[in-house]
Amino acid sequence: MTLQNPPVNSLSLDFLTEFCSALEKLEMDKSCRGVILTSGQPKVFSAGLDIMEMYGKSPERCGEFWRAVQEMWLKLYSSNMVIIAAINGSSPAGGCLMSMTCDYRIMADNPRYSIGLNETQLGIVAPFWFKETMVNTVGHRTTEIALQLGQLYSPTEALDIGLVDKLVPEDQIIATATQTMTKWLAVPDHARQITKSMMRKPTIDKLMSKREPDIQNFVSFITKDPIQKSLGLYLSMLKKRKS
Ligand SMILES: CCCCC/C=C\CCC/C=C/CC(=O)SCCNC(=O)CCNC(=O)[C@H](O)C(C)(C)COP(=O)(O)OP(=O)(O)OC[C@H]1O[C@@H](n2cnc3c(N)ncnc32)[C@H](O)[C@@H]1OP(=O)(O)O
Repeated sequence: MTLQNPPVNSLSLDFLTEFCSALEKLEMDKSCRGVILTSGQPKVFSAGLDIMEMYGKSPERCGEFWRAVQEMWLKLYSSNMVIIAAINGSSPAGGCLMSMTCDYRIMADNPRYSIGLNETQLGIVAPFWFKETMVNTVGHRTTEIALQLGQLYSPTEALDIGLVDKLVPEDQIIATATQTMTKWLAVPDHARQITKSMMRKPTIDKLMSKREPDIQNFVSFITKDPIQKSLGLYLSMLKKRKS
């Protein structure tokens, strides 16, 4: 699957809806046992959640958006398929979350790229299921530091902490992902799928049992004046940086 939402593959409501529907089709296709997730945009895997979906929007619209974010995470994290992230660009916040739901992460070895959960840098807070996905990936202590600082890691740093599994030159990323997929698909599906579910079920069940309160929590948090102000400042910083 190639992410195509120019310019930076930000995760808008429409894009998330389309992504989930495409993933569901693959999940139901018995001939499809694995997916390589990559970006069709230069330099960026995904810029994370579309900030415009969280800025100046009605509570109803924010709730609809958050349900779609939850759905994307649930579909990816609980997929029966082998999902390999071929991270061919920067992957902050929601982009990092998306990468962490995959079974294996291969990143382009380009020091200009970065990956991490940088929410606190925007004045917002990564919710419990973002946090738990990271704990399940890199451990508790590393997550505590990463989340409080809103740390973005270079590919080499990300490899050091286990946030990605392998670095390769960018032009070898799909070939490496394909070789890796062959190895993963050599394991009998049922045994691998049960094992994956055993590892991830507690985190998935926790969000499933708290979906509505999590949406309420997001809406009440994101629509608060100081949070809207922080997002507004961050957006103007992004635009200024460009000029
Ligand atoms: C107590 C419990 C509370 C619970 C609270 C619950 C929930 C709150 C948490 C919500 C979680 C949010 C997670 C997120 O994903 S937030 C999004 C974070 N994303 C970022 O910080 C990334 C920002 N972008 C960048 O750093 C860069 O754009 C880049 C990805 C590195 C790419 O750089 P470059 O190639 O140089 O591109 P530009 O910077 O010039 O961007 C082009 C264009 O795109 C706009 N843009 C970039 N990112 C986003 C985005 N995430 N959303 C919307 N728009 C984005 C950027 O402003 C440029 O626009 P213009 O061309 O119009 O200037």
